[in-house]
Amino acid sequence: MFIRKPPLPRMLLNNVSCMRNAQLILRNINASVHDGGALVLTGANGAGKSTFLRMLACFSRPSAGEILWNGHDITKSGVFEQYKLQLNWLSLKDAVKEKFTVLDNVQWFEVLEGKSGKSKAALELMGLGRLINEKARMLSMGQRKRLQLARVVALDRPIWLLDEPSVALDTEGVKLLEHIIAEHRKKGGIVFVATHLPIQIDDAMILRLPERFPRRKTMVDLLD
Ligand SMILES: Nc1ncnc2c1ncn2[C@@H]1O[C@H](COP(=O)(O)OP(=O)(O)OP(=O)(O)O)[C@@H](O)[C@H]1O
Repeated sequence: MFIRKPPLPRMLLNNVSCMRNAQLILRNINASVHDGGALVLTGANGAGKSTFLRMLACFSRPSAGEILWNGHDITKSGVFEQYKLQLNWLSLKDAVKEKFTVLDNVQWFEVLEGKSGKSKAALELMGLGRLINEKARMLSMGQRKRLQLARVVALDRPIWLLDEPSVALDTEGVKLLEHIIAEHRKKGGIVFVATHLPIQIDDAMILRLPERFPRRKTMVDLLD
């Protein structure tokens, strides 16, 4: 009988550990994500959620284990360059240029990528259509986050790495975020999200990172 081999996961983390400043932050992480998949990282402050995403973004290297993309180690030359082109990175540092208009702030990323034509629609989708010609310094925190998300949509790369994407968003903003994630996954895109806040992502794998510095018991705990 012919038995078909299961497809390789697009992303595979194989016993990955990560050190920062001589401290072990992540230990023996295993995860696999196929096209259309989502992995949500949760855990206490300092548990290593951003470190996990930074490693996927190749800003830090695993100290042990390997991260495979299409079966290839992402840190290897030749793979690294290809893999980086798959990524869309959203972090708390928003890289918004205050003197540029809202539209320029998205188009500028498109130009760097050699793309064009999706910025306006992405900003409209994120509810910023009215503000495209305003200077970005006029934006509120939540509007800046929407601008960042518009960049992610406009660039349309396959693997999204989202660090606290819902911080500062209102209820409608969170709904939009959930919508763009769902649409991205329908097209086969992959999403990694680090978050403290509740977010609705259907069939997402949840990885709760253990607390690194369990807090001491306080009077409140003892009274419970
Ligand atoms: N630039 C850095 N250099 C060295 N160590 C760092 C650096 N940034 C963070 N760390 C260490 O890595 C640990 C994990 O930090 P990380 O930012 O990944 O946690 P997190 O789970 O994202 O936290 P939070 O919920 O507060 O955002 C922290 O406890 C800190 O000690």
